Amino acid sequence: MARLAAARYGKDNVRVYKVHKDEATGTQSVTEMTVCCLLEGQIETSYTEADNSVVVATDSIKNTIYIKAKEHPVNPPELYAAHLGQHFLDKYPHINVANIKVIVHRWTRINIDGKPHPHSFYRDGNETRNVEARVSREAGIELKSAIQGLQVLKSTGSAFYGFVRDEYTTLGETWDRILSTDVDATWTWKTFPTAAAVEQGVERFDQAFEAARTITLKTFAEDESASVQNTMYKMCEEILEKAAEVESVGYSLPNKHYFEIDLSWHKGYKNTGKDAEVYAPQSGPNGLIKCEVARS
Ligand SMILES: O=c1[nH]c(=O)c2[nH]c(=O)[nH]c2[nH]1
Repeated sequence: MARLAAARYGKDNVRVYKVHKDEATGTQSVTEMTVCCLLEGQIETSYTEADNSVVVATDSIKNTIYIKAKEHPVNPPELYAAHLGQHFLDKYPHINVANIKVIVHRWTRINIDGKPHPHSFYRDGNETRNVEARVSREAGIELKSAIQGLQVLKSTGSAFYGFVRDEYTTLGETWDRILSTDVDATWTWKTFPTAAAVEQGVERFDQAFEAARTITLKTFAEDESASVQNTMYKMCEEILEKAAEVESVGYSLPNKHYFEIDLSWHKGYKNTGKDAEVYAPQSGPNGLIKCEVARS
């Protein structure tokens, strides 16, 4: 005998663009997002008995993503995700949970001759601002906000020594190395009872995003890093300090290695230790260091 242990369905990779036209100043602002919306509820019979009467078509889910982007602000993405998720619970009594993921892509305003251009933008990196909302009848609105794909490198100010040395160890200790990673930082909010509660004090989301981004970059740059582990922990601590309604902060950081190259075979060139200038960036394998820090 088999049974349906878990099920969710919906539309993924829905690309949405929204423009805000400020008629008074003639300035336009744009947001581009990729949205995923997966529903849970009393939908078992669609899987087990070919009963489509419980299925809100994924095509209709896609349409709803557009309609809610028209009806509501899409900024901050936490608010849009909450409204979108809440809609499915309000509209369909047999749907109990809406899982929404919003990925916001960067369009940064172009400066021309030192002045912000009213309607032209450029992609200044693949970094995204992400939100995952789980909107449920039972538990309210659980929100996770994130920065993903922020690529950083420091050419000094990072060490790694004192680690376990045994018969498996070949890595040398270093007091000066290159440190590079793609930042994936996630902060989890206290649970909100309704979309209206998300809307109240909505500035908290942009403030937390700016704080998380600034703290990540500042700590990365300024910390005399003893390890990826220790530097990321400092970032988490500081974000928790700045964002009162955030319950926990986590990072997942690849350690993107840059290997020294011994060039002494060529005319005795010195290119290791303090003389290292030319390195070999590695595609893999890479370290992967993760943590989640909560309030004690
Ligand atoms: O910051 C680091 N943490 C590690 O756990 C580790 N392991 C390793 O080989 N290099 C590094 N660097």
